[in-house]
Amino acid sequence: MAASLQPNQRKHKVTVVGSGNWGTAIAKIVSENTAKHNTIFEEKVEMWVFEEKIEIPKESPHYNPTSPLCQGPQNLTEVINKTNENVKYLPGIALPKNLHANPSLEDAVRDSTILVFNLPHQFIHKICDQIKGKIVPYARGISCIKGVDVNEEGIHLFSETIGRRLGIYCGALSGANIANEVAREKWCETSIAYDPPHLDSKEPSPQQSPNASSTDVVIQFEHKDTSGKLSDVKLRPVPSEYPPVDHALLKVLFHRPYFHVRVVNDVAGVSLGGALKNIVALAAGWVDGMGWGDNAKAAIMRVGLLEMVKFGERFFGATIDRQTFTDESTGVADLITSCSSGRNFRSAKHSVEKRLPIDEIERTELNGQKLQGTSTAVDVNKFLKKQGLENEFPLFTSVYRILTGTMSVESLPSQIEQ
Ligand SMILES: NC(=O)C1=CN([C@@H]2O[C@H](COP(=O)(O)OP(=O)(O)OC[C@H]3O[C@@H](n4cnc5c(N)ncnc54)[C@H](O)[C@@H]3O)[C@@H](O)[C@H]2O)C=CC1
Ligand SMILES: O=C(CO)COP(=O)(O)O
Repeated sequence: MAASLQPNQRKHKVTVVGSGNWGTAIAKIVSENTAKHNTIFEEKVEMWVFEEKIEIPKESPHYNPTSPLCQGPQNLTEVINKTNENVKYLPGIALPKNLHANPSLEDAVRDSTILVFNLPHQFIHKICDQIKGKIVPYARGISCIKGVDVNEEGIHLFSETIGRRLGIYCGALSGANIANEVAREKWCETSIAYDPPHLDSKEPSPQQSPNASSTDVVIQFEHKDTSGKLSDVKLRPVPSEYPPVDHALLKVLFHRPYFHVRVVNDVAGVSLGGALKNIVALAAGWVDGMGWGDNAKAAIMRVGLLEMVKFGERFFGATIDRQTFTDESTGVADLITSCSSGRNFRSAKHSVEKRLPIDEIERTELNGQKLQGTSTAVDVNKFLKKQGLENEFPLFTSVYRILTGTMSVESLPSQIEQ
């Protein structure tokens, strides 16, 4: 165990905010590790669940017509806590007993020093509003969300949005990680990016205000939005009674024999790899649905990867490392797995095969799971349009146009050759 991971007086409490397909799979991983490393972490992990009523399906091994749990619709949290399974979003996977499903967001995050955000990106603003001021001020976050946050001011990573809204530092986790495979403990890799300002150094770093006290350090996020605006966030150091939250600690929290973690500093690269590949996966699904074969899909992936790197360098150039896209699990590896069997890929493929809008496929085939590629394509297009740069990203632009019905899948090859 690394020197920095000697047990300290206080243990970190971990909460996973979100309990969908990936949210539950990550909560399983984290709970396995808090149980194993219970001198560093509190064993019990809270998982916030967006409460809904569900009926245990008849084909589930938990179905028993005489059980009170099977007498009509039940709260999802109760079903998870009683069966140790998320029968709706991650069926067939036994969850650790130290994982507690909690319908109260405020209660789930209370006193947590490590917050793992893992929910569809469209819900994150509301979640942040709900927990602002209700978390410990020195908490640290990890965002597993794949998407980008576009508003009038410009474009942001969700780790930045979370950090700014909650006044905490937030890193990112992203990789070639189809949740159902990870949950079945099939080996894979992932990338975690974590690069907080050095709060413990005596000299303030260039981003820190020289007048800040050690318990009330003012940092500025390095990424400027397109209007050049930087945000001030009061960031508190993690008290010394806790083991420091650093690369080594994050590896202990997330690494499993079947889930291999590499921790890097490039938060923008890791986040954008996960967000932008979802746009490309839609195009790959359409092409596959047309029956055009693997060569065509490979062409989409090639052009898509180039646009992903170009987008990163153009708008996050100050911090991004282009090698992240090729050397880490985020980027090209995630692109390959997502264009092979991801939900965005499959739904786009089915929409062509069944001649149905992709929203309808999402509604009828995903049992409440959410596509991230469709809204990311719209968000990215909104941003590119504002910059007058749609033509420089022909694949991203084509995906948006196909989604909005102003372009056909048939014209994809000619459009991306331009
Ligand atoms: N599923 C996967 O294989 C992977 C997903 N991701 C990313 O992880 C993030 C989370 O995805 P999943 O866990 O798969 O989610 P999911 O696609 O399973 O989404 C459903 C979740 O949204 C919740 N929800 C529905 N309405 C809500 C509301 N109004 N407010 C808050 N929550 C609501 C549901 O309760 C459920 O937990 C996404 O950004 C996704 O791109 C990343 C890697 C793999
Ligand atoms: O991000 C993923 C795999 O790494 C999953 O992608 P989908 O959301 O398209 O299933």
